[in-house]
Amino acid sequence: IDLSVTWLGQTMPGCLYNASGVWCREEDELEALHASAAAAVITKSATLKPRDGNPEPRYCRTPLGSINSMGLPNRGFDYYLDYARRYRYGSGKPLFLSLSGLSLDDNCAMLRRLAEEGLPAVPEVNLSCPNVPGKPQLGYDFAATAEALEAFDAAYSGLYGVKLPPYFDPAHFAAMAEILNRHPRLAFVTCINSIGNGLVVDIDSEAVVIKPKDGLGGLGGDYVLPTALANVREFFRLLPGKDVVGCGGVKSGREAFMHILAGARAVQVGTCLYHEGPGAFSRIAGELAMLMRVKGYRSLDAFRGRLRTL
Ligand SMILES: CC(C)(C)CCc1c(C(=O)O)[nH]c(=O)[nH]c1=O
Repeated sequence: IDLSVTWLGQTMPGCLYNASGVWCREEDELEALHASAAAAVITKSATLKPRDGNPEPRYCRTPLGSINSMGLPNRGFDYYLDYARRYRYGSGKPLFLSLSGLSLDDNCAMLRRLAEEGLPAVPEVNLSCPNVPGKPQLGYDFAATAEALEAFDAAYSGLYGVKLPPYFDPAHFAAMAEILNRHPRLAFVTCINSIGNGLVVDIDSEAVVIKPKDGLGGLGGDYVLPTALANVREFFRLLPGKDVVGCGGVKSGREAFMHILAGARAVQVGTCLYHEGPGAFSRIAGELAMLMRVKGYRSLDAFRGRLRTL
């Protein structure tokens, strides 16, 4: 059973890695991911300067997944760039740097700095990054997204990707695809980020469960699987020549299989990794391999994007 994935001009040994934000803020976490069965590593979204993030509690696990309003706590771009300078690319496990600047200028400054270094690390720009206060997140502001991608192309001459928020309307899928397809070096999109601004209520305390934003936070886990699969499948269809990375609701080989069937080139694990730790990757990979064996598939190419309609 071959779980390897060839994309971005390289072959990684498997198809599973972490979702940005989970188990990846500190160097020891990143090293634990690299030492695990994860096939790649992505860093916590970086801002130009370090950030403490929001007051706690800012993450909460629920029976169906998670809610978070972390507020972009991270060590700052230089910390992750330094890690990228020392990373062992020879392992065959790609390193992705997630960027979530607080402004378009910050994102472009980080992209330019990364380009100057000439490192193999690949940027994944987080389009859920904050926009002008009072306006929706960048990924929900199509004009701002179009402008940003033009600036990213000017700032960075290599291949890059974007992390997309979930979309829920066919017109939005079409509008985003039309913009994304203007950018040949935009090599991949990662679908999806958490479903924004959910509210989890604790009926015993009759209170919200996280402190920031009066309890509003991004949802992950079982809550988001159908939306994640829809975004993967729609962008797989709408972005010919680009790769789609699946993210959302993966907790076993079953959901990983679904994402790949929907078109995912590779698959990220978030909420499940937060609670199980890096051992999740060998478990999920084993379950995926077993599923493929039972179904008679010897590689991911044998079923990627082959989701049947009725
Ligand atoms: C939500 C933002 C703080 C604007 C970006 C960082 C981020 C966070 C976070 O740091 O709160 N959580 C998520 O689930 N997704 C994200 O992209």
